[in-house]
Amino acid sequence: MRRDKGGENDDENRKRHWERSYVAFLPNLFIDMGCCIAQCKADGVPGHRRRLVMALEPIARRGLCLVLAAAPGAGKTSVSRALLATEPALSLSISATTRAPRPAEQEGVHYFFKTPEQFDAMVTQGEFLEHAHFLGRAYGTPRAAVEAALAAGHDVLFDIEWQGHRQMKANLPEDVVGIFLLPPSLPDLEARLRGRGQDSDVEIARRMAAAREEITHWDEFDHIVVNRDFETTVAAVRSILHAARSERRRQPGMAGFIARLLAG
Ligand SMILES: Nc1ncnc2c1ncn2[C@@H]1O[C@H](COP(=O)(O)OP(=O)(O)OP(=O)(O)O)[C@@H](O)[C@H]1O
Ligand SMILES: Nc1nc2c(ncn2[C@@H]2O[C@H](COP(=O)(O)O)[C@@H](O)[C@H]2O)c(=O)[nH]1
Repeated sequence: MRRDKGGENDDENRKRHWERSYVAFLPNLFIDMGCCIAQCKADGVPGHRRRLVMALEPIARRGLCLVLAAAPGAGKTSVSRALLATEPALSLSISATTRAPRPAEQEGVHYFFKTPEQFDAMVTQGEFLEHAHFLGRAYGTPRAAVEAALAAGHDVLFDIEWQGHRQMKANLPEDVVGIFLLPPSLPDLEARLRGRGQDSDVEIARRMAAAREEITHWDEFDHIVVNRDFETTVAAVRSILHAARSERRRQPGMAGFIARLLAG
């Protein structure tokens, strides 16, 4: 079951979000650039060295939301972990859920575990960027950490299902890059769920049914990757991230860099 946010507020939310983000990082960018150049001049740094400092100056960019969705068991968690291990500028959004912790899952590391009452209170207080029900449990993305990361130019990775991706795209259309992972086949998917050894037969049957439903939403995503060979999949996801980072619209500091570049 899906619980949507008020649709008519989406435009206003988006506008406010962008305004807040830019207002937050633009002054810092100009202060940093100004201090750097002024310090070079004050120190009598020769022109060519000053230009080197300017070239090394990071170019301001806005962070992006890399959403990794898939049928349960297709490999979101494993691929996310592998990507995070090699991408220091990428952080994982920690969701809240009413699901019980699995063995070895830790509060605040894998999820924020909530009672249904606590979760509903967070919904009422507008604390979620998106939230949805999956197999009878509630899942949601806390808003504050994501907004702060994006404004600071950091990328955030989301391991969420299709309803969450759809809401994220509605709320942050400029920021979301959606990837859908597919298993090579349904028997492979079931074998992966069983091989993981974390779910009962009943839970596996429920996840296989949910998988069929999830897969019907494949065409809502920007990128589709079939997770056959694990390393190839991680490489494909990494390439998508790197390409998205270099998109012109995500680099608002590029105009300043070009101006400095052409100024010699
Ligand atoms: N390319 C692959 N080849 C073989 N096994 C894989 C591959 N990718 C992931 N797996 C394995 O499949 C199992 C399920 O993967 P994972 O837990 O990452 O899926 P998930 O999409 O996060 O599932 P869920 O949504 O149910 O939490 C794990 O045991 C994982 O090691
Ligand atoms: N819409 C959201 N979906 C989420 C979120 N966090 C996780 N999920 C998805 O739920 C299912 C089940 O997860 P599991 O940990 O119980 O296996 C899976 O598809 C996750 O991607 C969220 O914040 N929002």
